[in-house]
Amino acid sequence: MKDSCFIRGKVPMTKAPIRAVALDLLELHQAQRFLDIGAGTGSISLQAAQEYPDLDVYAIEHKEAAVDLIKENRAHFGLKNYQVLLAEAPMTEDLGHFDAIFIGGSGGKLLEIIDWAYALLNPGGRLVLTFILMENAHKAITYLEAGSWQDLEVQTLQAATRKTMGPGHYFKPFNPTTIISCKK
Ligand SMILES: C[S@@+](CC[C@H](N)C(=O)[O-])C[C@H]1O[C@@H](n2cnc3c(N)ncnc32)[C@H](O)[C@@H]1O
Repeated sequence: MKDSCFIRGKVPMTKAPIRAVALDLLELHQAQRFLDIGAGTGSISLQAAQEYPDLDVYAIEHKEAAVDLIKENRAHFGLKNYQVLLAEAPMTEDLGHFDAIFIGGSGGKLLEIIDWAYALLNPGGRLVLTFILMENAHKAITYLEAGSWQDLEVQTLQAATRKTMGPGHYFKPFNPTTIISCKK
């Protein structure tokens, strides 16, 4: 899905090429319930809800303005399989179990949220995380490697999009993003 399909606010959004890889790694074709933690604009989970109408999608975001934007987009796309919670992760409420979880933001609670994701995932469930900051990516990799996670894979994606400059064109790069995936 193009970034321009979404109603955009001031919240930073995971760009289309990164979303495509992250959604692929989540293996949602075999999932029934998906959770997007630190959902931001909701672009990852909104796209998932559109592409998989039978998937039950949940998004958690602690900023009210971002949740409002997600709700606007949910209405814009007419999604019936999408719930958004204004909450701080990790949460104490029982959300049930999930087959796939994406962590797009953790606000200093990365390790607690990874532990929470492990508790929430069904056996074999997929976890995908994306990072701009190398330090946070390294912290996650070290922690996941030391844990009981399987099939850990790490990749860096650098995409660029063509823009015009005067009579010519150039490629404007997105931030290089580290994408981590593993399964319970
Ligand atoms: C980089 S943005 C996520 C971008 C998102 N994937 C998208 O495509 O729009 C990170 C988001 O995580 C949220 N966040 C950070 N820590 C959080 C926490 N502990 N609980 C809930 N939301 C959190 C931030 O408010 C921010 O909106």
